[in-house]
Amino acid sequence: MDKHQAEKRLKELRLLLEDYGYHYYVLDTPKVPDSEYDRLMNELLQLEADYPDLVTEDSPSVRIGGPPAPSFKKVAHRVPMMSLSNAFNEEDLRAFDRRVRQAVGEHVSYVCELKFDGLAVSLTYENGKLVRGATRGDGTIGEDITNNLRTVPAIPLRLKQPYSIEVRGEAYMPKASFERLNEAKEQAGEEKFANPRNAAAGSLRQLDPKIAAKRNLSLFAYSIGEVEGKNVQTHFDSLMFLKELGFKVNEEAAKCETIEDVIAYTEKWSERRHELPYEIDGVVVKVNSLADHEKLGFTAKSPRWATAFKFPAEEVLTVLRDIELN
Ligand SMILES: NC(=O)c1c(N)nc(OC2CCCC2)nc1O[C@@H]1CCC[C@@H]1O
Repeated sequence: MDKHQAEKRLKELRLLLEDYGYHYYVLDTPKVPDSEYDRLMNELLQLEADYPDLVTEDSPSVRIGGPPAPSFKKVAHRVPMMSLSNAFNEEDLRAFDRRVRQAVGEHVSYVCELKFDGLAVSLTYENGKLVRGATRGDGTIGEDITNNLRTVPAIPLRLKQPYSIEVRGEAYMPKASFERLNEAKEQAGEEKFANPRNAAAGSLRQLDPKIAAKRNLSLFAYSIGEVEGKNVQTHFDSLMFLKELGFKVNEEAAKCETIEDVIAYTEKWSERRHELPYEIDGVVVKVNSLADHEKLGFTAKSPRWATAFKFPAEEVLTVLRDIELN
């Protein structure tokens, strides 16, 4: 095959692998068998090896990871990545609702999202191309982990529409991947990870993208830091927009018209969290109207328009269950 034919075939392969990867890792609905995906990826890798100058930054081959970085550069977040105030019980949620209604009036509605227990990251796209990925760090300064995040299949290398946008999400390791990783660590006599959050953070905050690529990480997008040329009125519309762009957005995000609905949502998922293939440590409650976000503003650390309802830690529940049983 000559270079011109190779360039044409590489373009075809990139589009095929991008589409198959999107269906497999974002929609969880595989379009082709793994063997077909692997065959096409191997053909792409072979052609890129034969014609190195034809490799592009958004080529699916970056998913397998390039050479290790000597160190992580620091990154300043243009829009700070805030933390969340906590609510531990129904009374705390009602107090949050009262404060919100005092500031913005009685007609306020919420969005509830599962609180994924992973590593908060920021993804920057210019004209639809992923140009930078960073950890949250202290909310103002994070670490540039772009090459590690490029290996996460659920993170689009190219958006479905060419927006310049900064997106926040939680990188996480599914429970099954965590169990398999710790089994392999045990076999190798290596120290195991304590929980999937540490495993995800440990996988992304090490310097070798080839290691990150093997850790079966994923990401749920949950917020827009800033975007050019797009106006959305509500947080729920932001989530739908992120989904349109090709991000994995959690299906359990729900509009809650009243705090009663919010409390019901927290009770439902406190019971059912063990059914999920990923760990959550609570529910994030956000005022839906973005105009109300403006009115409510921020404290020094966190938005007044959101709070995190925390589930009691699992081990506490286990002890309580033991006491009840004995
Ligand atoms: N962990 C999560 O699932 C989650 C979420 N679903 N939604 C948000 O919304 C941001 C936007 C405004 C302030 C918090 N944050 C989340 O996690 C954050 C990352 C850093 C502190 C919180 O854990």
